[in-house]
Amino acid sequence: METGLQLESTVWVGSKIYRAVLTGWQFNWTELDKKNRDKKTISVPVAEVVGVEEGRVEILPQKLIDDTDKVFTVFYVKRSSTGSSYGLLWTLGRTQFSVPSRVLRDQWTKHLRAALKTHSPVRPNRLLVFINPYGGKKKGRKIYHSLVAPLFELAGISCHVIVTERANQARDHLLKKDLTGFDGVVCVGGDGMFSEILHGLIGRTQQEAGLCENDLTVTLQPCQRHIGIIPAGSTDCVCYATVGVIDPVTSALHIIIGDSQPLDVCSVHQASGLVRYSVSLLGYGFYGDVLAESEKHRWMGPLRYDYSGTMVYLSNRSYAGIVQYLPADPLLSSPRDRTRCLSGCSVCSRSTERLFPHSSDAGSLYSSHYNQFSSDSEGEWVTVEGRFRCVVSHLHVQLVSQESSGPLSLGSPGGRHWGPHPGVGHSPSGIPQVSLQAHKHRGSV
Ligand SMILES: Nc1ncnc2c1ncn2[C@@H]1O[C@H](COP(=O)(O)OP(=O)(O)OP(=O)(O)O)[C@@H](O)[C@H]1O
Repeated sequence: METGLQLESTVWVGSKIYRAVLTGWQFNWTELDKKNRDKKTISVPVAEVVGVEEGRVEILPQKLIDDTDKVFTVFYVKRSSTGSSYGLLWTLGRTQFSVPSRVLRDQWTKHLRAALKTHSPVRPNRLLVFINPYGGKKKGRKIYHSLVAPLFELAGISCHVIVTERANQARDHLLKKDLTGFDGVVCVGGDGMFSEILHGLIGRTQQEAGLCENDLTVTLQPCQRHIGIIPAGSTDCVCYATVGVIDPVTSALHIIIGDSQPLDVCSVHQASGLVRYSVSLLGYGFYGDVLAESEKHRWMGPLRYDYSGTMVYLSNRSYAGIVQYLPADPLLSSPRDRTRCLSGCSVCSRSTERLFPHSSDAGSLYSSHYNQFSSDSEGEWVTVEGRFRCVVSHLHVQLVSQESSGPLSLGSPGGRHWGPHPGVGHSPSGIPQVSLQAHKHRGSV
C-alpha cells in the first residue's frame, strides 16, 4: 500500500515473514506468526537510516554486492547494548528484505530514499577530511579508509581527503583556502589535530566576520561549520567528551546523521593578544609538565602519557605564583552537575558535598579555597598566593607567574579519564598574565 511517503507491504527477512511499514519518519518491520499475528517489531527512525541499496549488499569489512531483483538492503544505526558504554557505542545495522516483485523492491528503495531526504535535513553532503598520518599509533589512514570512507560512501557523502604532510597544514588550509561547498570538516587524528582544525575554523570565522581574535574585548563569532572527529590519536579526549566512546564507526555514524554537540571554547590571551583556544584542558604545573615531558617521548606512542605522568608525579614539582580568579555562581556552573561528564567516573559520581575533591594538596586552589570560592560576591577577582603543583580552574582565570619554567602547555593529556572537565594550567616563563575568556562555538559530530 502506497500513500505519499508511506508504504506498507509483506517482506521476508531470511525465511521469516514480516509486515514492513514506512510511516514517513519511522520504518518498522514486524514479524508475523503462522496466524498472521504480530510477534516482534523492529523500529528504526528514518533519521537513523544510513543508506538503502538494491540487492544483497555488505559494506564492512568490505563491499559485496549481489544485485538480486527482489531484494533491498537497509543500513541503519544500531546501538550496542554491551559493556559500560551502554547505547553509546554504535554499529552499522544491516537487514536484507525480500519482496515478491522487482516493482515493489523499487518502490521501497524510492520511498525510503525520499523519506531520508525529507526527515534528515541536517545531514552533510560534502566534507573536507584531514588525516594526520602521524598521530597516535600512526593508523589514521587505515582507520579512515577501512572503517569510515565506506560508510560515507554508503550515505552518499562526497569527501575531499587531505593527508597532512606537516603540522599546522590543516589549520593553514582552513585559514586560507576556499571552503565553499563543504558542510563540515572531519578530523582524523587526536586532540592536537582537533586543536589545529579548531584554530583554523574559529580563525576563519573571525576573518570572515572582520573581527580581531587578539582583542580580548571582542565577542567572537560562533563557528557555523561543524567538526567531526574520527579518533586516531593517543588520548582522543575531545572525541570521548563529545561522543562518549572512542570508536571510529560510532563517530562516522554521528557525522552521517548530522548529530551535533555545541562546545564551549576558551580563548587564552596574554597582553599582546591571543595565545590559543582550548576546549578541554589548560595545564598549569602538573598537567603542563606532563605534556611538555611527553612530547620528548612521542616514539612511545600513547604510552608516553603514562610514562611522563608517572615521572612528573614522582618529581613532585611545585611553582610559586599568584593565581587570580573570578568566582562563578556555583548554582549556575557546578562541575558536578552531572550533565557534563559522560564517563561515569568515580569523581563525578560522588556527592557534591565537597565540590572540588580532586586535590588535597595544601597549595592547590580548590581544596584550600573552596569556601572563598563559594562565598565571594560575584564579579570580584580573588587572589591566591602560594606554591602550586597544579591549578585547575574554570572559565575566567588570570595566572600571575612568579617562577614557572618551560613552555606554555595547552592541550589535553590523558583526557579519557579526565573527561570534559575544563582546567587551567602551566604559565610560561616570562609571561606575566594569562586570562581566559569563554566563547560559545558550535562543533563536532
Ligand atoms: N603530517 C604531520 N607530520 C607531523 N605532525 C603532524 C602532521 N599532521 C599533523 N601533525 C601534528 O601532530 C600533532 C599530534 O597529532 P594528534 O593529536 O593527531 O596525535 P596524538 O598527539 O598522538 O594524540 P592526542 O593529541 O590525542 O594525544 C598535532 O599537534 C598536529 O599538529
